[in-house]
Amino acid sequence: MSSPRVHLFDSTLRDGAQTHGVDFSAADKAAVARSLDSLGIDYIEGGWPGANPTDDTFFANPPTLSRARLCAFGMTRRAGRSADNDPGLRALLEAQAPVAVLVGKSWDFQCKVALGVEPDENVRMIADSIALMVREKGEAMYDAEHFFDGYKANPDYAVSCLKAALDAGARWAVLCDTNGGTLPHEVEAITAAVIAAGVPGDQVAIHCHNDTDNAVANSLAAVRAGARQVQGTINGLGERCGNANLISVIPSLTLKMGYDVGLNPDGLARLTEISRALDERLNRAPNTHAPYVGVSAFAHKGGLHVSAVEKDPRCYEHIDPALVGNRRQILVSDQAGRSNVLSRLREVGLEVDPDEPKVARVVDEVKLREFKGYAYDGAGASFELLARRLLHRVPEYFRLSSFRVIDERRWNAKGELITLSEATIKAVIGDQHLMTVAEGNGPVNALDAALRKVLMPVYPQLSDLRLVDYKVRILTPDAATAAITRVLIESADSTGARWTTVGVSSNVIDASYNALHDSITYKLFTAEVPARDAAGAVAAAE
Ligand SMILES: CC(=O)SCCNC(=O)CCNC(=O)[C@H](O)C(C)(C)COP(=O)(O)OP(=O)(O)OC[C@H]1O[C@@H](n2cnc3c(N)ncnc32)[C@H](O)[C@@H]1OP(=O)(O)O
Ligand SMILES: CC(=O)C(=O)O
Repeated sequence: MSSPRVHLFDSTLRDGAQTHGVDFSAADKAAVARSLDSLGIDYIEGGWPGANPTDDTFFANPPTLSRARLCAFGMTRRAGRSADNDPGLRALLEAQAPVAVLVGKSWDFQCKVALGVEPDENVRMIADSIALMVREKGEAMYDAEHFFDGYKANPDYAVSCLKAALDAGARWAVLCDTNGGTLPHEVEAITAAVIAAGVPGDQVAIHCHNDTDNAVANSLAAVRAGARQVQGTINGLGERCGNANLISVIPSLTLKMGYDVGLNPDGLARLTEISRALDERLNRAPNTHAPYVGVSAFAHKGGLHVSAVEKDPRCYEHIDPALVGNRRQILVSDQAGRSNVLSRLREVGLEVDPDEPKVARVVDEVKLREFKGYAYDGAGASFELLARRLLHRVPEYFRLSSFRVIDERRWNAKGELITLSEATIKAVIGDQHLMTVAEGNGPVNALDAALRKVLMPVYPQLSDLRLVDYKVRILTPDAATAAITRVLIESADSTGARWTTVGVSSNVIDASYNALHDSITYKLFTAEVPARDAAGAVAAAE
């Protein structure tokens, strides 16, 4: 028997554009629409033609979609006008989109307060506007705004709005939890009651907002009650707290509830990629704890968990991460046991006999250092260097004799107040003692510049090393300026590799140096560069 079909409606480009801090260009909209189409989404709501120049530009020349139906959003006609003479509806008719989505009131209180019209006139506004869109475009849906609040206040009126839209030819009646305050058991009961009142389930859609953190649960509850279209956005973008996150809705509907959502064969396995690509486009840091697709969604930290996951991942994973394009990660920290360490070492290609006594030393050393302030679950490169040093060896590419950093705040020749830093480094490479000085716009920048200046002639492999992120955390805030400081540095190079290192000290520059030292060592070690002397020859010890 084939699985029941639930249609997917994506509103990333319409309700998602109402997200605080999100601003799509017309080109962004076209690119996002294409990627949603490649996933196999049924409907893509592109925006509101007539509302702003971006949406007008988008709908004047929309991308060609292979499968999805492009929807243009608008509102029912204004009171006192005919649908044919309504400028808002005219803009929708002119938009290059085969489907119109019209928002209209379904709560009598909103008719009186927000629109200032009698409830009966609102029903006529819905019917006239939908009829026009069906006649001119072929397909229309009615977004029943505030449906659940309206149903609680006056169920007959709320249902009469849905029926007016369907009688006028709407393909879907969309039950909107506009204020996002409805809970899953209420959504399920009200959706079931609507269907029992004669609205066919295969014409009922659900549109939930996340104001009680239940938008996904509410969407699933409506499907349980018989709704056959789910609306949402990628990563839960949307007005206020956002909309139902389709990235969570889709695998829950397919993998847990057995519905067919019509995705292309590789669609499910592309969810992680699609989610992260949208964040990248919007310049937002991905939510590492996002269900299904977050970096931490299948990251195991507790020693008991890792020990069992090594035996069978089902012990602590609700699905195989690969099904949604994600992957498992084993973290090492003070919550770790031998299993975490062995697994992480295997991941970096270091096969160690499980009975090797040095493994226990690695576990103990990690726990001791984490007690002092290190954090290895976010600094995989520093962990790898630590473990390799304890188990085997890592070349000493250079030795620091000393560094000195001075800051100067002064007025420059243009009369501007500037602060410059200057770092002096004395290092030993092979048996040569070298010294260099470099300036930077801050002490760590100057230190980094001086280190590269002294090392690059001997290790040209460092030329593409970039520091891409720098985080400082004060670990003992009570000690004020004498606090312990943890620095995390994320580095990258031209191969696309990224790695994170950690340094800890009571002095922020010293902590930064430690993290920088690990970053440089990791880069040279993973590039299999041998330690050299200052003349560039491979050092004798190597
Ligand atoms: C629940 C939702 O998310 S609905 C989508 C919300 N999204 C947006 O509002 C984003 C795009 N919106 C816009 O660019 C603008 O609001 C526009 C262009 C649509 C309208 O702008 P304006 O004409 O300046 O009106 P404004 O936004 O101030 O007020 C909305 C008007 O629409 C009326 N209105 C609201 N809903 C409806 C409806 N369903 N049917 C008819 N009229 C409606 C309001 O009563 C109000 O009328 P008033 O000005 O006579 O009081
Ligand atoms: C239409 C819509 O976005 C809402 O009612 O929430």
